[in-house]
Amino acid sequence: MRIGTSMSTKRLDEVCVNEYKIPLIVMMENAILSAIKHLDMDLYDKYIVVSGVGNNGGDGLGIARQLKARGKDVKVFVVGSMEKITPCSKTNLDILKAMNISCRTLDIKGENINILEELKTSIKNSDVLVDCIFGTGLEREVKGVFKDIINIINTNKNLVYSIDVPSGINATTGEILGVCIKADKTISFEFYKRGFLKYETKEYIGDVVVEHVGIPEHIIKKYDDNEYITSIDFVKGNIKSKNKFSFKNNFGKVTIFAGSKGFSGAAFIASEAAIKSGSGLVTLVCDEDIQDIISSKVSEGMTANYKEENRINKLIETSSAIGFGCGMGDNKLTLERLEYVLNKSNCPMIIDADGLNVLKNNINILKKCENRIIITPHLGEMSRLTGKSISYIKENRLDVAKEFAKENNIIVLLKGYETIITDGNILYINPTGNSAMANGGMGDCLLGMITSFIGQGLEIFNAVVCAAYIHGYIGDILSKKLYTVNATQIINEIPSIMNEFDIEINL
Ligand SMILES: NC(=O)C1=CN([C@@H]2O[C@H](COP(=O)(O)OP(=O)(O)OC[C@H]3O[C@@H](n4cnc5c(N)ncnc54)[C@H](OP(=O)(O)O)[C@@H]3O)[C@@H](O)[C@H]2O)[C@H](O)CC1
Ligand SMILES: [K+]
Repeated sequence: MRIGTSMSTKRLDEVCVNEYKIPLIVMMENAILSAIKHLDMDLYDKYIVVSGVGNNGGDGLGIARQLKARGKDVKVFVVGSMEKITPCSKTNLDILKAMNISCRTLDIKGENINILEELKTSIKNSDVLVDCIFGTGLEREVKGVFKDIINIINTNKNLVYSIDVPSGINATTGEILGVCIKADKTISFEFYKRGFLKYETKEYIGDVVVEHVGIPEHIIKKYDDNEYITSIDFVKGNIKSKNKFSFKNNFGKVTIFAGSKGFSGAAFIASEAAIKSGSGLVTLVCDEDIQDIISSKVSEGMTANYKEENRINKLIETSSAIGFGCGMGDNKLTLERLEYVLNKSNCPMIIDADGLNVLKNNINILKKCENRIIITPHLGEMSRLTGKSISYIKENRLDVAKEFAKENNIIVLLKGYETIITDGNILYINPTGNSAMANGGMGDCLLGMITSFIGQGLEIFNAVVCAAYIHGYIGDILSKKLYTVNATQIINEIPSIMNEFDIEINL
């Protein structure tokens, strides 16, 4: 699913109208017809449409007409200055008038008390209110009669369905411009609006569906912002399929540097996740004093310790991907080891946990490894790496991740609710995962999965996107029956879920 801003909508509309000669009223009618599919007409009969005078309002007026045409009871309120009504909204208003559908008008300068009372009563007597006051055209504070109406809708509400965006939100930034409709459902057009990704907007947007307005795919592709929400089809289309002619060399050889005394679990989880994700060969490099414990647990993997220099060099040279950092300790030795592996390797390298901690103030060591480094920080690690506060990163996580990836020529996977994956140009938001997974070992598991997918030969960026998706997808399935979901439970489910996806793509 594409992510877009107010600017993306405006730009696309202009291109469609000016270059492709698609009249705006045609796109508006498409928007109207796609929106009414989500108005639950099989459940409800009484609707109120509250429209502004921009094109979002025009959508509302057309929706009112289509509802009426389907035998529904519809009341329409139009708010705003009639001198400003857009041509498409005017056309839809004229049709309503010609059809004798009554529209109550709230002028911004006039005395509206009676009409506001009427609105309250109508809300009480209706099933659903369709909110079309503002869409992507709202960028400044909501005041006066607009504010009064939104407050009335929020306090007298039954069901509220917002068209394109809940009125009151800045579609690009997610800022609430003074007051905002609290929607039960938002029916948005073409793009999942970037502003909806801001955590604070969740209480306003309700369930979001994204519908098309009939813009040809190649036009959208040409003008989109390279920002997406990962879809299950993207993942199914990218994972490596097993067939009867495959053998272990086809599925990569990966090395994982992880673990230290007291942190053998991290090394175990990362290696086991790589094994279960389908790697042909997995070798764990760890301290000698934990090697035996791990060897006894990771029966399908190999282990090596740091004293075996020749063997380690060979592993680094021949690996198709290297994972580095889980449970290694935030110390000088880890930094030296990181530098050593970075210098000796040529393959993609995924750095997490203590690998990231030692990068703080040393980020320059990544500079010579262009385009093959993936870092997987959580907010705290990102804050240490960038020097920016956690709250700032939270507020601006898309842009912070993008800028950091671009500056350092790396892929950043920024963990959290709706994990971000970006190379500075393309950005994916991961929609899977949940709070039952917020416990130790999850990051180690993800590192193992990413290392494995890259090692198997998936395109690097896509491998990271797929690993994040499948990791959270399994967590979502397990959390339906488990209060907490642990990394080992995720690991155990990886083969069956991968198989499910693989079978579907081979059908
Ligand atoms: N391609 C598509 O996705 C299509 C989407 N459509 C719909 O069109 C809207 C965008 O329509 P637009 O006319 O650009 O903007 P809005 O309707 O959202 O808002 C503009 C009107 O709102 C007034 N306004 C703005 N801010 C305020 C405010 N704070 N207080 C009062 N009034 C405000 C603005 O007045 P100005 O004084 O600023 O001129 C306008 O009157 C999109 O969201 C979709 O719903 C199309 O249907 C088809 C293609
Ligand atoms: K709206």
